[in-house]
Amino acid sequence: MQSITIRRPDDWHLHLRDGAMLEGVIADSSRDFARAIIMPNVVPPVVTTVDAEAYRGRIMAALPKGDRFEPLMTLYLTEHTDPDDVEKGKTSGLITAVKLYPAGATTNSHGGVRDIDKAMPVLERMAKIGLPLCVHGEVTTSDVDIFDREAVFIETVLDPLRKRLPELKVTMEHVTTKDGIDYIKSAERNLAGSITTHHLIINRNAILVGGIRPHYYCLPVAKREHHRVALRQAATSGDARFFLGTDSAPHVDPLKECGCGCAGIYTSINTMSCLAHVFEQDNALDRLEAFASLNGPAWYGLPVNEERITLVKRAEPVSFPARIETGAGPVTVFDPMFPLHWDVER
Ligand SMILES: NC(=O)N[C@@H](CC(=O)O)C(=O)O
Ligand SMILES: [Zn+2]
Ligand SMILES: [Zn+2]
Repeated sequence: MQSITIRRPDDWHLHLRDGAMLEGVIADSSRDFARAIIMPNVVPPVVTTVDAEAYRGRIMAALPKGDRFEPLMTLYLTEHTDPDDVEKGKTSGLITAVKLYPAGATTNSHGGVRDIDKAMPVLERMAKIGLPLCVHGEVTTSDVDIFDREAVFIETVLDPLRKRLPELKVTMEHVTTKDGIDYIKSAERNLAGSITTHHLIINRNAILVGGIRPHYYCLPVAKREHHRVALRQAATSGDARFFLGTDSAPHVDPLKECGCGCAGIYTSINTMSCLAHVFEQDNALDRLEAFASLNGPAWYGLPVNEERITLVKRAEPVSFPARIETGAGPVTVFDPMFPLHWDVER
């Protein structure tokens, strides 16, 4: 039997939601992950340190007894965010990053940033105090094709911002294109990227071939195969600028299986099995730990986890539920479309 022991992984991009959904999904993260960067796009969004403190409290209250899991809180950047409040959050240790959602780019982003100039005082402060900016990197203008929105964002928003504020640490989250990978590789410092589980596995065919498959729809939308290959190469290369951010984003099934379905794929529960499969396929099992457990903490300036987990490859496929039941409703689990044999040993 094959097995691999790695430091306990972290998830550098996670949606836990709130209320009954939070209660229904949190155990799937705390089972395998020690820490996660918690996305602030709940309703209402986490805009101030007071909001973040309260949300953190709700997460800790929902955590299964005995699980050790540290939510790393973020603030949702608006055009009215107060630089002093952000600095206070960083100084007290509550805030790990600030999140930029271009207004309208994704789920609950309507309160995001329209005019980046209006956010410059906060961004300047963040550059000064060394607080990273996490970015949903897509433009939102209707004249830009949805498959080009990441590349256009890099050219028209991200690169100009980084030239204007070279000291700002930027995490380009859920990178989905070769353009994004190449851009990150071209930067000497202050730029890194998270990659999701599902973008390592699916390309846009998964969403559109044979019928519309809403459970493969997320944002940024999966791209062509050569982009997926570039993501795979980056993730499995060991390059310290790339690390895991699952972007596990639960929506109840009725909100995905409808005339205008929500974007988001739920992967918390089977991410480590999927990743072991992917890294084994690419002869890179020895670099899984870098991607899932080492590169993220190094980028965020946090210690690596001392605990270990062991993944074992079982002869029979490991079964995951097709959907989980939450108090908010059923949530379909990501189906990688191949049998999973790797299992986290409990
Ligand atoms: N990734 C997604 O498709 N959806 C995320 C938002 C996001 O990360 O952009 C969500 O909150 O549902
Ligand atoms: Zn996003
Ligand atoms: Zn997300």
